[in-house]
Amino acid sequence: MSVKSAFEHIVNRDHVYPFMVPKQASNLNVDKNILLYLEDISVSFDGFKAINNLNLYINDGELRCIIGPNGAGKTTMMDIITGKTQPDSGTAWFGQTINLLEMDEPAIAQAGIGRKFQKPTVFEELTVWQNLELAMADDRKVWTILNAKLNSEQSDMLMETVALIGLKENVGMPAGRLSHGQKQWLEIGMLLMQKPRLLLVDEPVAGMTHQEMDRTSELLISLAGRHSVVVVEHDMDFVRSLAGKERTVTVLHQGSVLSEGSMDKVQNDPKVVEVYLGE
Ligand SMILES: Nc1ncnc2c1ncn2[C@@H]1O[C@H](COP(=O)(O)OP(=O)(O)OP(=O)(O)O)[C@@H](O)[C@H]1O
Repeated sequence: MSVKSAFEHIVNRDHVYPFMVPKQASNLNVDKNILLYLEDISVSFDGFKAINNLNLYINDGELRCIIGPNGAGKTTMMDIITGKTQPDSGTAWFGQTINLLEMDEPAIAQAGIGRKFQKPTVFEELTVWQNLELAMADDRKVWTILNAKLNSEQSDMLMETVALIGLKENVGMPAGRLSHGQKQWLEIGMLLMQKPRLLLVDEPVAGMTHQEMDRTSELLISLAGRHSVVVVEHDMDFVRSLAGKERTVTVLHQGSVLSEGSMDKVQNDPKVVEVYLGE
């Protein structure tokens, strides 16, 4: 019953689940240490420029925070990176060899770009372990996956991930019984099972307790290095804790980069104060 309803849940998704995408080595090339290049990207909706000559570069292994007022174009930017929206002009490259604008959503996910939407979308009736098992699967045989035995490499990876996301004590618990924060971590864990090179994370701490926010900040920081992580977030305390003194924060406004640099730098940028932080 639980597997059946999970299956129904899966086939009604409005976005690509990593496990629906066959795993394949991509020809990613990051010799120049830049993982994502967005250059001169523009897109209009009914004549309104949601993204306006946007240039953004994400280094390999970097953790980048993106902030900006409502309507600044943050979601649209993520949609372009993941192939959900095609820009009117500009270029988007994943490393130096993968042209994202020539690929559809499944191909982009397969190339190593994982996206975490704001609302957790774990399979509530399946356990934490089963959710992670499903996410690891490399084809659509959902029924087979849940009945199959993992090899030792797979179960090591699963154990490692469960520890990383802080859910070791909850492996046998149906995901529906986890707290909101725990569900968010589980979903991050599910994305990690596909070993993405770039993780796009949309407002991960909305609705979390302070303690959960601190834990989420630790988790995302721990992912940097092995993965590049782009976090879109409105909560300034959280962004401060993620960015620290060293990391780069990008401020979007009216579809372009308004300011970029350390949190201290962007916070004290008069343009930013005027359009955003000063609100
Ligand atoms: N499919 C669409 N059709 C028409 N307008 C759109 C579409 N998608 C986005 N927009 C508009 O483009 C602008 C940028 O929206 P976007 O959702 O990217 O901003 P955002 O920075 O993510 O905002 P928020 O912080 O509120 O989520 C907004 O004015 C929005 O109304």
